[in-house]
Amino acid sequence: MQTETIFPFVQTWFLIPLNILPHLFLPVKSIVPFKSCSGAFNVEKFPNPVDDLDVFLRQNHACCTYPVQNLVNHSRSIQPMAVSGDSVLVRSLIAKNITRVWQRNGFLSTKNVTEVGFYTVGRLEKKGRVGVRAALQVGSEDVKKLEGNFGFDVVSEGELKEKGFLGMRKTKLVCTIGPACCSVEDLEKLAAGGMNVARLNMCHNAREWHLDVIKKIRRLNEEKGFCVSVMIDTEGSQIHVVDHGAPSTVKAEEGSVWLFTAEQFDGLRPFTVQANYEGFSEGIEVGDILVIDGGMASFEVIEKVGNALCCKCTDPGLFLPRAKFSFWRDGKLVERNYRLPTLSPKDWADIEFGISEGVDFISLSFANNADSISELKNYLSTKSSRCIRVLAKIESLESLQNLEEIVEASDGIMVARGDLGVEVPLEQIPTVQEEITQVCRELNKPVIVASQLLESMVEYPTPTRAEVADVSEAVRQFADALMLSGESAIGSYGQKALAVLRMASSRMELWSREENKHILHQRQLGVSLPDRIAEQICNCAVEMANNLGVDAIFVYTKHGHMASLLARNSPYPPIFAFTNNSDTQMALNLQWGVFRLLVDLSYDMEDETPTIPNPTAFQAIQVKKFD
Ligand SMILES: Nc1ncnc2c1ncn2[C@@H]1O[C@H](COP(=O)(O)OP(=O)(O)O)[C@@H](O)[C@H]1O
Ligand SMILES: C=C(OP(=O)(O)O)C(=O)O
Repeated sequence: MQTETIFPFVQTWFLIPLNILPHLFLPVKSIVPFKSCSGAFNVEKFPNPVDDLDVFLRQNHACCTYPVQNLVNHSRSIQPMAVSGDSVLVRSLIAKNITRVWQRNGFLSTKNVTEVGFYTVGRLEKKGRVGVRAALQVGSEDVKKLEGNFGFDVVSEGELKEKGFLGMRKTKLVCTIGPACCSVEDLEKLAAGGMNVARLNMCHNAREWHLDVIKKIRRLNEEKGFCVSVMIDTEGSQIHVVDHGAPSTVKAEEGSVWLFTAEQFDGLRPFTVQANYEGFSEGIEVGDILVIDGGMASFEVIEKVGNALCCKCTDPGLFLPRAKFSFWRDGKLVERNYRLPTLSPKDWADIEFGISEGVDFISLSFANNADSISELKNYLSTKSSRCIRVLAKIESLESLQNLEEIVEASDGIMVARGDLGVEVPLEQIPTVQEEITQVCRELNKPVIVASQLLESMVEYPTPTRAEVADVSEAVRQFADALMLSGESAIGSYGQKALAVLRMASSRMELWSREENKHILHQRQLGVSLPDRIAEQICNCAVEMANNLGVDAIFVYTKHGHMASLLARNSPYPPIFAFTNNSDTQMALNLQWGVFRLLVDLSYDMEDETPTIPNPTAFQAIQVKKFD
């Protein structure tokens, strides 16, 4: 048993049918001292408890809504869900036996509450019923005492204090870590600047280097109160330039003739480009157009010499290290199945590394179908006791064709616009991004919009206006997260770039809220009744929270599912997700609008009364752990 320190003033029980747990949320109305709602509500006296409870709540400045599920036997058993109005801080109630709830807890009354803080919940279970109890934290002084207990990270806490509930940024931020930001000092600045997830691209640098970064991040989390998750990104199997005949970036001039070959040789050969895969020219014909990196430069194939291609530059431009190829015929991509495995032996070794270092996410490059994701997820479930989330990178035409199955199989998606732009005409990228984001929203998976968001900031201290517009559009589409690549990894202005993302996303979130969008009509995902109920509860909760202008939604979640069902409705207030699972805590770092807090949980139904040695001070409540 573990005792947690929490609050005195409010404590209530919510008794709910077992089958709808862990589906519970608590919407909160803010601040101010709340009125005492004394008086008992006796079910026996009311012919229709559901309606009468509603009246009761309204009379007491609370209001009530009902999830759609079976209101079995109205005379004794009701399942309403209530949220407070002006003067009652919170009312969330789903009761199996209303008399008992009332007798035991009554309505809450309190005198000295002047500031809102958090509820914490302990889930209690006995004899087929499950209860949740909540206690209110008050006063900014008490926030300090929360830190250790709840794992509420310093950045979210600072944001809450500075901007209040509604000012908290919902869009999560991912930074690619590279040589420009790998010192402890730089990582700390990024963490303090709002980095939620640190991405390590295993294409670059040695494993020891990555390990060093992971250790630094873990230390910052432990010692400085951050909560930054770690993601490794696999290299994947992709056809690209190994060497382009010059020491670094090289310019291809119009009319110059180049040989593209898979032949391996030492040293540099001018005008000779070495590809990493010998089948790179299979199916390619004279007259086809070879495009470098989605348009950096173009060549026409003028001759085939065995596997090699002799090409004339038709559109001059730059060759960067590891540039990618695509071939086009009559304005269309020449689709080829290279039959390269999604995960190369190096990728598997990197995954082993990720498992042993306890990373939170693995993003899978060139995840072209659901099988590769399932394979990795199965592997992880046998190899790791932790729940490492697998993200699929959508970066090829094939992955777009299999989008829904990939989204369904994965724990999240990255719109990898860099590589996507190699196979998809650039003018289609905006609509493709919107489509992917929408599918993710519908299927309830977090989505990261990545690459070139603030590309000019690799070199310059301010972004272009167009870049800010691009970032804002991703936020408007309710992308869960935005990602910096070279801007943080190799740029001189990584922290500034992060600040631009932070400000642009906060601004656009506010604008979207003012725009007062209607709740999206979410696709129903659940098949079983409890799953469908859970979805409906979340949809209703968000609608209710928005309509009532509450400050926060509290959700009680073990695996993050309920939090994500709320998040996909993009509520105006932030979602505070209480979980007892540290993997869930770290995974929620990619979930739009969710702020996670770690709590202990209890099954003990009788353990309902907190010890309140001094009701005016910060108090304690006992919360027992789950088994
Ligand atoms: N760990 C690293 N070590 C060295 N350079 C890195 C590292 N990670 C990223 N970079 C640099 O930052 C750039 C952007 O990184 P990334 O987002 O991984 O995109 P990509 O590899 O597709 O270019 C890379 O081109 C590379 O130059
Ligand atoms: C994020 C991407 O992947 P990578 O950085 O691995 O090329 C991308 O292609 O946009």
